[in-house]
Amino acid sequence: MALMSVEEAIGLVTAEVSALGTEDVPVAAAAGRVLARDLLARRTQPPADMSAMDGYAVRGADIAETPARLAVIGESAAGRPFAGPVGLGEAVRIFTGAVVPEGADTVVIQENTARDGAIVTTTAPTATLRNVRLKGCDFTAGTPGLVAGRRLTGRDIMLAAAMDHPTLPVARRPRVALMQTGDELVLPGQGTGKDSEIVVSNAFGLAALARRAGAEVTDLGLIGDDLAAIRARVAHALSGAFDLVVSSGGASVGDHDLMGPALRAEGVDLSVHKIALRPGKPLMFGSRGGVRVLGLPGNPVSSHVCAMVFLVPLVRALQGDAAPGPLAAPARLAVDVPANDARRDFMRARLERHADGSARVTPFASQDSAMLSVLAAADCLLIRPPFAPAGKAGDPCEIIPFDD
Ligand SMILES: Nc1nc2c(c(=O)[nH]1)N[C@H]1C(S)=C(S)[C@@H](COP(=O)(O)OP(=O)(O)OC[C@H]3O[C@@H](n4cnc5c(N)ncnc54)[C@H](O)[C@@H]3O)O[C@H]1N2
Ligand code: MOO
Repeated sequence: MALMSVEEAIGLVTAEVSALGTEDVPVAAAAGRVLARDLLARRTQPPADMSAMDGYAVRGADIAETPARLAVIGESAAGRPFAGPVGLGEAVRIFTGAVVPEGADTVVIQENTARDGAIVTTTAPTATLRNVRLKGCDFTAGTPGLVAGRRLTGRDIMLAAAMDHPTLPVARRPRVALMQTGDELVLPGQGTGKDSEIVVSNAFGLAALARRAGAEVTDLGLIGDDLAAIRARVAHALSGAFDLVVSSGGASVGDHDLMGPALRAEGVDLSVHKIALRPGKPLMFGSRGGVRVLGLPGNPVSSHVCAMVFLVPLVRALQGDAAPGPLAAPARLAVDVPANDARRDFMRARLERHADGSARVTPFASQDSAMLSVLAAADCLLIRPPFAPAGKAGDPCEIIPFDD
């Protein structure tokens, strides 16, 4: 079987994928969710010309000369505006966030004034319009503040709230089911101490990645290498309660690699690929009805790297995310690296800040696809493209940072 490129495989997995549906959530709960519709401002901000400082609201022309003596005729505080206009030779005591009264166009900060009873005298010049936030300088009613497909940050929901949205329309969370196969697998703390046992790890990482990408995750547990048992669990996973079924293990070509046969037997239109990627060559992808199925390799590091490359973008695409990733970032090599072969390499690596400010990346000496101690110690994946020539320390490169 010819190797499929990583780009082609990502295209295959995310092709014709769109958001599953929309729900309204309180703005306070919307960070991390994907915005389903463009969000228009429901008000103008600031709603009027507002003072940016504590001081005196004046007519700029009145204070062209310093000192200028003005009669203080009232006060404008945040939430308690001054009712009347400011006339020639007059000033209004004003505080930060207060409406600038009609007639005034400038705020003199109190540090640049001297107050004597009802008279205020300027002690330094202030340019006209200084210290005033003009009406609508942030946003105006009816203009789009946030665009559909955006994964909302804490900063975005601040803007949404200020635009007067108590709830936000977001993509519903994809419901993801996880399955792990292998006769050797036992849950943490539940082994009998036999050397042939392996304590499961994959689903913990897959669940963490999928949840961070916005999914609602259900772990359907361990399944032995038994076709009937795998088929029964697959049938349950495909029964309509989930949008995406993710398996780990049994994806390769061994006699006990039964996930593919079980998925096919349950009517999944499945394609099995060898991807030009390391770690994690075997990958299965298919669907039955509206339910998608992603079969990841069993080796723990491979399952995690493949999840970063395929599962996370798929979960994001299922929410209409305009940038489903995976998103690479620029860095520089901290050490020399050898030429690469045909498989795109995602090397477990560590980042350090170089004296010149650039991020310098060092791959770990061991890149075994079963070594979780190395995966946990890494803080990024160094991407080595297919057939990349040998690289020298200082050469530009690309990484995918771990953001969890
Ligand atoms: N003749 C060939 N053999 C293999 C090939 C190949 O192309 N030809 N590919 C290798 C590659 S690459 C990988 S990756 C593995 C993937 O195989 P499977 O997806 O079938 O995975 P398993 O055989 O079930 O398990 C592999 C390994 O990982 C451990 N494992 C499995 N599930 C879990 C889990 N949930 N938590 C922790 N560890 C798990 C399992 O015990 C095995 O040690 O195939 C190669 N072979
Ligand atoms: O997919 Mo494998 O990770 O090269 O062991």
